[in-house]
Amino acid sequence: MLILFNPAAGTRRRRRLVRALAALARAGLPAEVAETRHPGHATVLARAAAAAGTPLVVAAGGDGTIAEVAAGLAGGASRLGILPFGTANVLAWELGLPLRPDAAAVILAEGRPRLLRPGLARFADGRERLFVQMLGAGFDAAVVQGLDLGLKRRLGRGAYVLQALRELPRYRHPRFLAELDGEPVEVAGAIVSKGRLYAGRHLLAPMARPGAAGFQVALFRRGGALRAALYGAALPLDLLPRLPGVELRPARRILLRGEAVPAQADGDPAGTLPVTIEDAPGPIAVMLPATDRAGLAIPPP
Ligand SMILES: Nc1ncnc2c1ncn2[C@@H]1O[C@H](COP(=O)(O)OP(=O)(O)OP(=O)(O)O)[C@@H](O)[C@H]1O
Repeated sequence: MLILFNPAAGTRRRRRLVRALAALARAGLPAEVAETRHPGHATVLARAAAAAGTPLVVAAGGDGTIAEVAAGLAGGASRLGILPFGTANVLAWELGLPLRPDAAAVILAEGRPRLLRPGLARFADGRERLFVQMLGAGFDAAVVQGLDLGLKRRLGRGAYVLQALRELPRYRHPRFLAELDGEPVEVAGAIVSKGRLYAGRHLLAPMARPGAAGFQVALFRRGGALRAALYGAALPLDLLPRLPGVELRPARRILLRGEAVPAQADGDPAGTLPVTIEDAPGPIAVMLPATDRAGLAIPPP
């Protein structure tokens, strides 16, 4: 087993790593640890580990780290493990993974592989980016892009709230086009989601399933600071999907296009529109608790 540890993710991550390693040692599972040195490094390390036949490659970090490791494992036989040491850890909540490091380590030792279906975003400049939970365009991406990493490290999820308040008066809420399987809709924001949850464990897309093909797309038909504030207040109450002006639609292929509209993928900055989103070419086997609550398929033997 190789653990790819992102030293820039989440808070108290080194303490969490020590606890996870101790739990793995107790379970009799030897683990090698490699630290990521820069964004994208986890993909390079994971690809090399998969090529060398490492059976389990573990992302120790948040959703961004998991996505990078998954990108490196795509198409290979290695399984993905998760030690959720990030800030929001949306995928861990989605999949019912424990956040306690020792409990998460036990899943690596005793869990079962299940098939996760990531999304793949293709940008106009040729960049491709795999994502495991969601890709957002509009106000939420402006918040992610403006976030100071030091602040995120100190305040954790509170940093997103603070940054949203800063962004409210200055973001211009440009409208853009979301084409869902060829059908255009004008929106002020869109979140293309693989899972039900958003920004931690808050409900965004109740019909989404991370093991299924396709996406649920949350469309924000109207923009403006007041409306963005209302959506932000509704999110922790799990009321966002029910608010007027918020529509949820299923789609397999999504094109988002507009002028200077920011994008974020799995909570990390992802440039600007246009972007085309489809399922990644193949599923990835991820280690989950033996009693999987997310309903993911079992990989073929
Ligand atoms: N050594 C490094 N220095 C700076 N950034 C790094 C380093 N290694 C990886 N990264 C980048 O850090 C980004 C943030 O990590 P990640 O998303 O895992 O943590 P997080 O944002 O704290 O958690 P979450 O996404 O769950 O809120 C990753 O997208 C990755 O590209």
